[in-house]
Amino acid sequence: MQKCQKVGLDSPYRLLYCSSKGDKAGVMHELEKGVKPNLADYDKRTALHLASCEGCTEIVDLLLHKGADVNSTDRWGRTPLSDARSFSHEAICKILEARGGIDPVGLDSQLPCYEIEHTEVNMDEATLIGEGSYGEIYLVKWRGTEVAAKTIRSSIASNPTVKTIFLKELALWQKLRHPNIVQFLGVLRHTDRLIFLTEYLCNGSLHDILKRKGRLDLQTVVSYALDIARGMNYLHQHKPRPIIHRDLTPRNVLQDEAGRLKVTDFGLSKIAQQNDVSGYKMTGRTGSYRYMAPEVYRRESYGTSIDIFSFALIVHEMFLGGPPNLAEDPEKIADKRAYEDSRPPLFSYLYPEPIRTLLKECWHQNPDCRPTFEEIILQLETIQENFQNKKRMGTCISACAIS
Ligand SMILES: Nc1ncnc2c1ncn2[C@@H]1O[C@H](COP(=O)(O)OP(=O)(O)OP(=O)(O)O)[C@@H](O)[C@H]1O
Repeated sequence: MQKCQKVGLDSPYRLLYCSSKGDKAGVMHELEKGVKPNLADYDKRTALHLASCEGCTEIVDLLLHKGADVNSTDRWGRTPLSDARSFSHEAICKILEARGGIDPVGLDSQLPCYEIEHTEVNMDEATLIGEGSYGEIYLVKWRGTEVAAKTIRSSIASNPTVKTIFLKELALWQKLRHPNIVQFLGVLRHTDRLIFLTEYLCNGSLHDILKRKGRLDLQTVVSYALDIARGMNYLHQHKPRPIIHRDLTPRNVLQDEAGRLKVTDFGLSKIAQQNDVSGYKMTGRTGSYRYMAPEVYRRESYGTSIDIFSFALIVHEMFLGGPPNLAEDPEKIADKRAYEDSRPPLFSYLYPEPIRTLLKECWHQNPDCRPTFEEIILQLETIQENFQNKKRMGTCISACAIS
């Protein structure tokens, strides 16, 4: 709670006072005067902490919009989300979570990441297999097994706040186990770099597959879509709270030796948001614009259904063999989707009727009208069954014709 009751008109701490009292005009006035949104008192409590614990939703929105750090920690290690949860301000919790807010002392507190001695992996013998926005990916040997080592750029890992959030995300990832989720193995210890290991998927990403093969047939698309939907359904049904991927793209879907698809890198885009707030610029974000839900582009609050929107675009792309409007600027595409309700074409010769209906539901402008992954799985299973029945019938008819 705010301690200084009498705050002079000229004191910069007036921002804290106004925030705790829900005085929006006062907060605006202070920010316009040039008071920094992350100003903190001697307990390292910021305006966002105070507004969150007092339930001042509008002030929380305003401060975040003006660049307040969603995960600033006070002297006791509490974030604004810790405060909002303590006082059961549900609406504020949702806003903070949507902006990547974490609660290190409450629901999000968990076991630290499983650590692997850096001497167990010889990075000098690593083979480069890819590069993403966070750093490079190498194929390495760990305990006799080929695994993927993800290195995080030092420009990201050297920021202590970002590093803490990264390790939190990894600690959450290590608890997940599902056949359609890439398995996290551990983080390397005693190295000045941030490197973590995951299982290695030898066929690369869905993006690579589409580049190699082009258009996929209905049976393959439905089987791949089911793999992705099952992995995503597991994340969305995570307890106590769903895990939102936030960056579901063909690059974040990998294929194993048996041909099964697995989802990777969920939640890590929170770090990209964190970086935006603290002034870092991530590369590669443009790639994600192609799959971005309208509400994310418009910077509105959002939920699990943003992943359903991205999923629909991935399924669309599998039938087409690559993204539509490849030459168009991805940000422009996202803009048109958000403000003009534009969607990719659904040619009847490429997209069977039940798929067209499913895609239209999944990329609906209104997030509440989109189905859940559980519902999508049921629809895809029906499509798969009908397709297999038709195929069986076809085989039977041609066998009868021959005999
Ligand atoms: N576990 C893995 N096994 C095999 N290949 C991988 C693995 N992880 C990543 N890759 C390869 O490395 C590439 C880059 O991966 P990474 O996840 O860093 O970046 P990205 O998904 O392309 O972009 P972003 O970081 O913006 O999500 C992938 O497209 C894939 O080809």
